[in-house]
Order: sequence, then structure tokens, then C-alpha cells
Amino acid sequence: MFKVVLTGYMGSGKSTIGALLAQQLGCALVELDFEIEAAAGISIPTLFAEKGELAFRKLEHHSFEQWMQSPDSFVMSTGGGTPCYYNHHEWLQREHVYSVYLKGSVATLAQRLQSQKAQRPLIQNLPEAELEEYIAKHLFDRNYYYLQSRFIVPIDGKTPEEIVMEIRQWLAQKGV
Ligand SMILES: Nc1ncnc2c1ncn2[C@@H]1O[C@H](COP(=O)(O)OP(=O)(O)O)[C@@H](O)[C@H]1O
Ligand SMILES: O=C(O)C1=C[C@@H](OP(=O)(O)O)[C@@H](O)[C@H](O)C1
Ligand SMILES: [Mg+2]
Repeated sequence: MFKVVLTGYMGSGKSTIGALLAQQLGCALVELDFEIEAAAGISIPTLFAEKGELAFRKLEHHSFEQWMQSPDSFVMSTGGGTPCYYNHHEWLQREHVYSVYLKGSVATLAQRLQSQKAQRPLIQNLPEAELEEYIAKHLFDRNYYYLQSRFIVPIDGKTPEEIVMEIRQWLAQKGV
């Protein structure tokens, strides 16, 4: 049994890499944001707008815990905040959990997120000029949690395929 858990800031590529990695490993993909949307019956932006971030975090907690406690093997793409709430960071180093931090620079994340703010309620109303500064501060706070992942992959300037290959090499060393 193995649980590969991808962590990292919004825009670091968790969803993209997760899908590719699960496909290559031939295992299930858990896209935590989809799980939350399915449980809520509404999109994440609507959930934030109508019920608030706290309601989102509760659903995220429920879904994350259910999957982590299951006997299933999978690749999980978390949301950028997932390891930073409740006791979630404690899961990152448990037995059978292969946590991977997709580590991007502020510049790379800001460049990617600029055109994708609408799907991400935490940044959707930020003026363009403030995005980079917001990410820098937020990432500083969240790094404490991301860095508890067992493997760190710098992502700047790499293709998804290159990143997936690095993760697969590390997993192979661990016998996965
Ligand atoms: N290695 C990469 N190089 C260039 N663009 C990427 C890479 N990985 C992801 N992207 C793009 O960056 C954006 C954010 O990726 P996404 O997988 O949604 O990140 P996350 O789930 O971490 O928020 C998407 O437009 C995606 O196509
Ligand atoms: O960083 C966060 O707190 C969030 C990240 C999002 O996922 P991505 O990291 O896939 O964008 C999504 O879970 C929600 O908008 C909150
Ligand atoms: Mg995602």
C-alpha cells in the first residue's frame, strides 16, 4: 500500500503532476479539490463565497482524513492549504505516505497564477500589482508545513514530464 501526496503552493502543478503520475503508476488519482466539490455539490469559488473558508476547510479535513485512513493506494493532489490546517502535516511522514513538495519560486508561481485567479478564491480579488507580494508572504507562512514532505522537487523551468520522472525515480528507490 502506498499513498503519494503532492503538496505545494497554488500553481505549483499538484493537479497536473498528480494526474500524470497516477496514469504512469497505473493507480488511482485523488484530486482533493474535486472530492470537496463533490461533497459540497458546488464549486470551490461558490463554496468560499456562500459558506466561507471555514466551511471549505472542514470539508477538506473530512475528505483528506477519510482518504488517508483508507487502505487504498493512490496519488493525491492536495490543495495548497491542505497540509497547513488541522493535524494534516503529521500525515506527511507516516508509514506508507510518500509526500512530495513541488517547490516553486514566487516569480514562477505569480506568473502562472496571474491568469488563473478566478478559480482560486484566496487570490481572485487581488490586484495584479499585489499578487507577487501576497504570494511571497503566504508562501513564507506555509513553507513550514510543505517542508515536512519527505521529498522536495524544485519545479522552476522543468516540464511536467521531467518532474514526474524525478518523483518516479525517488519512489523507485523507496520500493514503490
Ligand atoms: N511544469 C510545468 N511547467 C509549466 N506549466 C505548468 C507546469 N505544471 C503545471 N503547469 C501549469 O500551471 C498551472 C497550475 O497548475 P496546477 O496543476 O493547476 O497547479 P496546482 O494544482 O498546484 O494549483 C496550470 O496552468 C498548469 O498547466
Ligand atoms: O491554497 C489554498 O488554500 C487553496 C488552494 C486551491 O487548490 P490548488 O492549490 O490546487 O490551487 C483550493 O484548494 C482552494 O482554492 C484553496
Ligand atoms: Mg490543484
